[in-house]
Amino acid sequence: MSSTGKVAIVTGAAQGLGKAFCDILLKNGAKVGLVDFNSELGQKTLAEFEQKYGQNRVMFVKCDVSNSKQLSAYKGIQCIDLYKQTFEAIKHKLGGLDIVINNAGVGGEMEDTWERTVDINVKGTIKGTMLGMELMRKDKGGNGGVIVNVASMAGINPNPCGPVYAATKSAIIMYSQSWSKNPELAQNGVRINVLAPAFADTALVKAMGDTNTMHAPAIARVIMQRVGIMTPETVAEALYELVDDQNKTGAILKIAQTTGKEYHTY
Ligand SMILES: NC(=O)C1=CN([C@@H]2O[C@H](COP(=O)(O)OP(=O)(O)OC[C@H]3O[C@@H](n4cnc5c(N)ncnc54)[C@H](O)[C@@H]3O)[C@@H](O)[C@H]2O)C=CC1
Ligand SMILES: CCC(=O)/C=C/C=C\C[C@@H](O)/C=C/C=C/C=C\[C@@H](O)CCCC(=O)O
Repeated sequence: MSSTGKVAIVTGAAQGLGKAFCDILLKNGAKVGLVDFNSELGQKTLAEFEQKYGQNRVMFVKCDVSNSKQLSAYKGIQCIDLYKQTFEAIKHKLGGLDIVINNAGVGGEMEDTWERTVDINVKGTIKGTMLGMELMRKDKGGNGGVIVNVASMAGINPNPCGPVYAATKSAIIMYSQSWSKNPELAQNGVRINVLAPAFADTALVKAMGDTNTMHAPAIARVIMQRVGIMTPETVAEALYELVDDQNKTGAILKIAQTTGKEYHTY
């Protein structure tokens, strides 16, 4: 099925899996709002997509999903919610909101980085889900839609290289599953699914030899050899299945190079 005329938001869209998710959504006719805190890379990716798909179907907004409340000097010092403003601006400019992909995520396990991992992966995804529900629920003036939260196989299987990372991804899975069991969400036309990929060829994985990012990278390399490394495009096809299949809510789709796609059940 096509997503022609639908409007999507993808966080962490400047590179890697997020960029591939934007591409498959654009290829299938959607308009896409790219969100990323890396402004330079975000603008570069935006220019690529404008060239490929035209200027009116894509926009970029700089936003750090872990830092929604920021002080603004506009009209006196006040706290503004930049994350909320970002989603609202995209809905306004692209003419609606139907698809939210909460993808922004990082690794970082050390004393000075683990809290950032929790803030971005957990708080960023929860807040993105809340905003998606707020703007898409029929009882709040929306037209319904779908949220896909990007977890990881590391949120299902124990991950000796990244206990904090694994905990954040488990949190994403159970947060999303819990919402999917609330009939209120379906009654208001919103589906919520989880994508749980194994390794894909992105900057996150390339940085894995860095012991500032993870524990025991040698173990990760052994697991990686066993499960293989996917292209971002392969992962994007799985993502699109969760977006496109109107019957899918509460689904957890695992995908790995060696084992392919499999729906996980508890
Ligand atoms: N690459 C892999 O093997 C796998 C990745 N994942 C998950 O997929 C998601 C994307 O990962 P990759 O594309 O591999 O990573 P990546 O590092 O290539 O890209 C992540 C993007 O998110 C952006 N980002 C990071 N923190 C942000 C923040 N606070 N606010 C806004 N943007 C932010 C970065 O600027 C970057 O553009 C992450 O949630 C990751 O945990 C899950 C399973 C496997
Ligand atoms: C600190 C960050 C971190 O721990 C690793 C990040 C690297 C890649 C992204 C991550 O989301 C990928 C995880 C892939 C896991 C794949 C499979 C395992 O869960 C299988 C475990 C069972 C086995 O030992 O084969």
